[in-house]
Amino acid sequence: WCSGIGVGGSVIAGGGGGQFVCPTRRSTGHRDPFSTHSHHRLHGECNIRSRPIGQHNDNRAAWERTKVFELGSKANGDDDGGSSMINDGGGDPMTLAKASRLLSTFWSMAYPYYHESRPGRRLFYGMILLTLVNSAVSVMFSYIGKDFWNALSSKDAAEFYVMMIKFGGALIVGAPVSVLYRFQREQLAVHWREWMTDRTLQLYNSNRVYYSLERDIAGVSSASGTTPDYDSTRAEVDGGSGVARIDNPDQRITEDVRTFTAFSLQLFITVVTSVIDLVSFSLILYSIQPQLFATIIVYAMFGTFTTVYIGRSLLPLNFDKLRREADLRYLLVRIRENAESIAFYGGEDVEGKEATSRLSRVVENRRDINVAQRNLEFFTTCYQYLIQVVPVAVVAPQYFSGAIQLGVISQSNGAFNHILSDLTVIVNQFEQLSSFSAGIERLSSFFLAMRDADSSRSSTDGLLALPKEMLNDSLRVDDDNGDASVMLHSEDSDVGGVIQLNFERMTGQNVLLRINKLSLMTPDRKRTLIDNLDLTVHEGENMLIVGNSGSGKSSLLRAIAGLWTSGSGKITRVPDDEVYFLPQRPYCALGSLKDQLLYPSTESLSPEDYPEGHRLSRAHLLRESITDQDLLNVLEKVDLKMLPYRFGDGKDPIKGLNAVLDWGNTLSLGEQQRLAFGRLIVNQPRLVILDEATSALDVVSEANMYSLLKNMARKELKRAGSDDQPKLSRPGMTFISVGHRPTLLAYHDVKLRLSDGSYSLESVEKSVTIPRDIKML
Ligand SMILES: Nc1ncnc2c1ncn2[C@@H]1O[C@H](COP(=O)(O)OP(=O)(O)OP(=O)(O)O)[C@@H](O)[C@H]1O
Repeated sequence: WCSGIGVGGSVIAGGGGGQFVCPTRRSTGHRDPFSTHSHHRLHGECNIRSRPIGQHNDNRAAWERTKVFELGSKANGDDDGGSSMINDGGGDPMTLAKASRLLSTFWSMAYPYYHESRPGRRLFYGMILLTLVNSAVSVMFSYIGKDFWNALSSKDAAEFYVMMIKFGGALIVGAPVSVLYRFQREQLAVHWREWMTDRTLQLYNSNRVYYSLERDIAGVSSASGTTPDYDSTRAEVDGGSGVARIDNPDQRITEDVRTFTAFSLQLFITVVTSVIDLVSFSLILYSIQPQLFATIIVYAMFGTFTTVYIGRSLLPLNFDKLRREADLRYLLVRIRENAESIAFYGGEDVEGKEATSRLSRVVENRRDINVAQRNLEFFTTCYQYLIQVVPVAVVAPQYFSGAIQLGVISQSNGAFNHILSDLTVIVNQFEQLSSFSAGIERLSSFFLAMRDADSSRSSTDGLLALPKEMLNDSLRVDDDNGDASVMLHSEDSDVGGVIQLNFERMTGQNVLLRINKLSLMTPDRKRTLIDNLDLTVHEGENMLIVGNSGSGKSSLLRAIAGLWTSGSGKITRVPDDEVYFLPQRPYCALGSLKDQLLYPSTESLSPEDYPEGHRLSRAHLLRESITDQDLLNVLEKVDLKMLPYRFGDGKDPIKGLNAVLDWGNTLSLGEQQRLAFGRLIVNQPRLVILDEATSALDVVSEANMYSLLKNMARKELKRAGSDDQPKLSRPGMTFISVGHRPTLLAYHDVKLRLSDGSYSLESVEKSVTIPRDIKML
């Protein structure tokens, strides 16, 4: 307590020598550069090892200002999953040019929040105010402490008790300020994280950026076992697709964003409080002990340079750390996702071997970090202990000669520590700063790659700027005539080898899809799959695409969907809300059986469901008119009538409809494919594109599903917010299928055959009919 009183606000923040409960540390558990194990994270308790006798509590205050909440300690040595601001980005030495590039990158990622979010600005201003008040409280305690010690050393009992009362009063004011200041800071950190994560998710989901990035991950990971990073200056770009390779986007969206916001805030506070402290305590120190200035400057410079020198090997090690951990985690996720296949193959030994080898890469890195840390700590620990005696030693002769009192020593010691901690932020936070710069690069490379992968954004757009169509809601919105034409890629991009995809309602033309001079290449541009294809699909004219395996059938569908863009030519089709793709692998979303049928529409979708500032990227249709009974009828049509009974209580099918299960691992492949046909009935598109969507069905079920498509009366869906009456229904949906089975021919009118880049288009003879005697084997 006695040492605490001498240093102002720190008595509130920490307590002396571990004797007090440490309110601020209980919830966070941070690295304490002043404890004897400064590089270890202290979890959930005020776990301060015994300090050198007389260690001034101002160190605690300094630590409070420079500590890294929830993350700083993760820069080194922690194993609990943590900060990804440690990863890659290269271990190049920090040059002035690099520092200014980092600063501008940091700004372009941090500024949009404060610019766009009003609550964010309010929280920020509140925090600044509380930071200033908190610093004032700190100075106030410094003066009270001085008088307290003076009263004690001069044995002035009356003055001593007056100071006790003053201290009590200051505590009543200072404690709430200190608590509220930290509370405000955490509130801002949470809000910023929420905003930035939501923005990142929007950018990730817009224009299927997640697909472009994922495709590249797959290629790279399988080839090398590791995942090269993207850097704006040395991008590893996928052979011509123009999209950079990004490892572990999931981790960047969760951990990197969290760390970025929390660390930025912490750094900002450190700088602000350091400047305030520097000014206020410099004045104090100058007024009482000017000669301590010289000592401070020499001491701080010595500490900074030595730490940078000894710790330089930590940078590249930290860059590697998280990637290695992510590689290990990624393998384990893959094993979980493919558990059944691996179990059938009996591949656990191979997977286990790979996991062990990835683990050993992690361990090797951690060992190197431990050694580098140990070397650094030899110095930092001595340095931190010395802080306790250096200022006292400088002024001790004056004290012994009687020129100054004990209170002056206490106050000058406090001021010395304040100023020193301000000047040596880099000493206390060396690893965190280096990690943070790596983290900025890691996050910005992700934003850059997302921007590159998004065809509607240009290279001059801000890193966090939403695509224009999200801002003005122009995409996929009808004009007055019910027609909309949106070009996904600009005209001139055609010259650079990009397929031009246009959306048109084409209501008057009886056309659903038109392909002109399409040449389609694989994303790596190494192979031309289709050359110079011209075709038109009219309403009611069903087309079957056939060809040898690998001839490019699915790839053509990908191009029609807009997923693959390498090549040239033009595809014009009805907009997304009139087309439904059934992929080869059925996808079961998280949620209830009902959600599976409604996918990708949701029961209710409102902007209130999203964080402030979120913009909906697509005009989702609300299926308000569909009742639970309608959905049960749909299940009956696709021969899944029993499903809601099986997964409910056995009596009430509605309960089964709302059952939430891991449907992908529960339903058989054939059941999932029939469920996908159920989605078609619910969504009622004009054009259906099926990629071997009946491959797991027997021929009878296949016949049932196709008959369903042919006979299904199409109702024009009522658009959300529109009072128009539904338009006239038209019999049947038009479908384009890819498949190998001869039985499929009977349901189609035209056959497109692909082979070695060329194609042929022919009508299916009328004589081809569905065999009457289809039986199951
Ligand atoms: N990301 C990719 N990068 C490079 N080549 C690819 C990529 N994806 C697929 N390919 C290649 O493109 C070719 C066409 O693939 P596609 O899936 O269109 O074949 P398909 O005709 O549908 O075959 P199947 O009948 O076996 O399903 C294949 O040779 C495949 O290896």
